Amino acid sequence: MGLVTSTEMFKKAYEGGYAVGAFNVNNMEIIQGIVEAAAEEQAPLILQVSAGARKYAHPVYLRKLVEAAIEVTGLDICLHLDHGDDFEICKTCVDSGFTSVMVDGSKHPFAENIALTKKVVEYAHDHGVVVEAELGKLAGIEDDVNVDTPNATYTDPDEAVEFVEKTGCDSLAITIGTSHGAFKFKGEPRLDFERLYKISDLLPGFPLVLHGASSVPKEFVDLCNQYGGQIPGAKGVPEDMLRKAAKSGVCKINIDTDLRLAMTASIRQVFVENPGWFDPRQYLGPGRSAIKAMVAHKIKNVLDCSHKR
Ligand SMILES: O=C(CO)COP(=O)(O)O
Ligand SMILES: O=C[C@H](O)COP(=O)(O)O
Ligand SMILES: [Zn+2]
Ligand SMILES: [Zn+2]
Repeated sequence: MGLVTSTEMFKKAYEGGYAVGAFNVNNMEIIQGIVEAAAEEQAPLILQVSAGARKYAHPVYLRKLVEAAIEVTGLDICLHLDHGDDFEICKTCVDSGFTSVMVDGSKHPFAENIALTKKVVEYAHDHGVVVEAELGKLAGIEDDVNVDTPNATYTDPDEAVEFVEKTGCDSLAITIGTSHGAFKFKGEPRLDFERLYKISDLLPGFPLVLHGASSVPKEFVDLCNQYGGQIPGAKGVPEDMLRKAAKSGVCKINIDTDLRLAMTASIRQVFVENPGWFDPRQYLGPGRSAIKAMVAHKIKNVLDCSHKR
């Protein structure tokens, strides 16, 4: 048990046609909810820390909490930097014990993305740390994305091959129609599976990553709205599309929004139903349980990685 890289996890996932969940963590209750589910399901696990999470909780708290989670559950956990913007943030995370970093150079021109990623790969590999890179721009969230012409921002299969060869990255986040947050599609959900198949055919055995892969389940959106929330029109990636992607080289599926929805829905409900309560444990406890149930559902029904650790 301990902090591990994702290398073995991805190898087994690729061969088994399933995916490993990468869940964003921001505080103790979120970490506890996720690891309790992963321990019960004996699932492989990636916990990821964004720049926003580092700012909110301080990276040392988050790393120590993940170490505590390993000690308590006996799990192997990959501790991953989510969307590292530049070399410095990646280096800081490598130096402080992360086992995986993402260098997100997707906002840069192709050659600059290659140069930045290669530099991070060289440093990380020297320190036994693996690197996820990104090619293509996720609609709606990344800089300079024109959502009206999505194809211009989707990952080009031939460029993906050149990028992987030139950078030596260990996994690649691709763009096929997913996006971050709770409002992913205006009309019917659609992913460019032909593009995914082309990329995975050209990169056999190579782990691909899907960002923006929350499903935004209607029941949790409705629950939020029922208890005073206002998130009309929220829509995510249907679960069957994620299961299909996991069979075609997608080994890591990123989930943050669905944890936020589950935790917020349960806390809203507690507040409305118990106006006299003011002990944070009375609402953070149910929030943690909601995270646990959501992660268990993902492991069993979406990622298909139960008992795969
Ligand atoms: O990709 C993500 C984190 O990097 C999270 O995506 P969601 O917003 O769909 O949960
Ligand atoms: O990449 C997006 C993740 O959901 C992290 O979000 P955040 O930057 O608000 O922590
Ligand atoms: Zn990106
Ligand atoms: Zn992301």
